[in-house]
Amino acid sequence: MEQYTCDVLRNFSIIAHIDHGKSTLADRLLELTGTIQKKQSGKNEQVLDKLKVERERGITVKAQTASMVYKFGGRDHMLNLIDTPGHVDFAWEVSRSLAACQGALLLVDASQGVQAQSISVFHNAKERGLTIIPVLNKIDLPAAQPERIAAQMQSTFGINPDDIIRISAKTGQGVASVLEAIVTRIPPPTGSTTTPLKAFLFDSFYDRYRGVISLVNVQEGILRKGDKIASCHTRKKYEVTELGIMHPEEVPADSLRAGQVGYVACNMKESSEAHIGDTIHRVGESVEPLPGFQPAKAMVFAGIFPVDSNDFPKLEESIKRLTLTDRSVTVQRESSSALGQGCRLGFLGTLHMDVFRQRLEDEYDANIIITAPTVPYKLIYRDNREVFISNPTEFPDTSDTASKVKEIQEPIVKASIIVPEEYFGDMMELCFSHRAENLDHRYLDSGSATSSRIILTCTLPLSEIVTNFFDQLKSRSSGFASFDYEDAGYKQSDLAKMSFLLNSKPVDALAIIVHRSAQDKIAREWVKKLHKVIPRQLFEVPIQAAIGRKVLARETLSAMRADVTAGLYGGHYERKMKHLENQKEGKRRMKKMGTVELPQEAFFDILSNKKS
Ligand SMILES: Nc1nc2c(ncn2[C@@H]2O[C@H](COP(=O)(O)OP(=O)(O)OP(=O)(O)O)[C@@H](O)[C@H]2O)c(=O)[nH]1
Repeated sequence: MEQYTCDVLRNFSIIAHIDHGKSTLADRLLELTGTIQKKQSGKNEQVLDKLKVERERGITVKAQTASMVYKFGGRDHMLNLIDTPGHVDFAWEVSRSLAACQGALLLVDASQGVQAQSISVFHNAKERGLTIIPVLNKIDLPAAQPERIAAQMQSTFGINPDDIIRISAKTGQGVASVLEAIVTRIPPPTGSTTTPLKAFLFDSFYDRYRGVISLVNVQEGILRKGDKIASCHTRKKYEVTELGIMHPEEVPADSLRAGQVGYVACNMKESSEAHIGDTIHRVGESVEPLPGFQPAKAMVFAGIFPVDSNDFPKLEESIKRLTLTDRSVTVQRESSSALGQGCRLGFLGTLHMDVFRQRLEDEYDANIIITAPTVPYKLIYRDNREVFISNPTEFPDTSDTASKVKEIQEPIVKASIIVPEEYFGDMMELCFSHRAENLDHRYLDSGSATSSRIILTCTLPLSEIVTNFFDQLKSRSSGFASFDYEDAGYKQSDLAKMSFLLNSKPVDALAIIVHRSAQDKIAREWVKKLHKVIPRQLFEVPIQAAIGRKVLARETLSAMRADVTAGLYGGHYERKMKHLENQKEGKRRMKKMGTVELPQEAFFDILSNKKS
């Protein structure tokens, strides 16, 4: 590692809109530098997408890092690639990876052009003062329009079209120039090996045997095996048991020097100890911490319950294990009279939630019911106390003045949507139906012969986009619209808790928070859905939706006949017994909601329906 002094190091990321080819380009770079073998099968198996769900869904979830050696100008250079995830839920991971880089490859699909996230990642990198290398990918596609998209990049980002490298990450065409540009255009890191150690922790992962492995960028000094180190944030002390580079698997080394990027194992037990943005220093040396980051903020919450309530201990253990590898999930125990014991989990967004659920099911074989997602609402009380509520069951009845709630606020996001002109009307409608405000738009590439694209910006309540906004956006634009959003704080809102009652008893797991303007519609829709899903009982059951004491909608479930053996007259004793036995078995799986009995599966149906 000693030969790799700052002047031959380059730390960079690939930033792009989802699916524009980051992982494919990363694979080509690793192949071209001989870091990994070229695949014989010709299959595009992305090396950096390690998780099974990532492969299945074709999206990168967790940032991965790899070092490669590239000979240029007669000298070996070490290029450290920090792969970034592509979905908007993981914007936080993108931003933390960028802090360890001096440059970024801005990858744009030559057939799709600049998309919503191309813009946000560009600004993110620009704000951090990174050198940006513009790259047009997929020029092999028949639908590629490199000239037009280059002009678009010029008008959107102020990039000189001559600086844009045109490649096909799939065929490898032009990729060699990318390697050269990394060395010639991106400045090397600065930092001295003689100053006290200062390492920036930008990511971590969990290893079953070695505990938490941190990924660091040594900014000053030298980090060696056996060093006693400490965290500026937690003040905890550790001893380095192993360190090295990601190549792309871990390759042990004796030291990591100023400018270098690598992994450190130091008997850290819990992921929560590896604080992203933390500064690591040597015990006994005091250093000024590097500017850190806000910890990830959970924005979408949902309850997770086992379908069979006896499975709760197993479920809790699986969740615990999974959060060891994904620290951005927050966990709290929750119990519901309808669903029993469970956990309330907080996620960065709905995709994050989906990925977590799928991992629970795939890797831990969990059979679960997940409640409708909720965002964290802010309640301001008359004594100016502020309380965040992310579970509808805890939401007070604000129509009751005794609740002492002065104001309710909800999280707002600033959204941008890029869409071909012909879908503009549909998009406006979609935004308005989701309570959009401050709508604005402009043309992205005016004056072109083919149809123009429009960038539409607005503010939207986060709660409106955590359900089916994204699916509707895609279907109403035939898949052409791209969407990105950023946090825009909190805003006062007219919200209320809607409860659903079966035979006059509220079912806690079904409560939701609604905006008053949509309350009647939602109430009617939901009692109808419940009416369809809930099995008939021995007596008539009213199904009601209510806010406070006011019932907004009602359906009635008619009674069914009581005696299952009624039809079996005659002497068939065995048949009779079998029916009674079946009924008993059915009852065992029933949940009693007041006087109403519900199979746990009904919740599964209702709640998976609720999202649609
Ligand atoms: N024709 C063509 N297809 C490409 C090229 N580069 C990538 N692709 C394809 O585009 C799709 C997306 O590529 P990925 O590399 O997974 O994209 P990504 O940006 O890493 O995606 P996320 O990690 O989900 O953000 C895959 O099906 C690739 O095979 C290219 O140069 N030409």
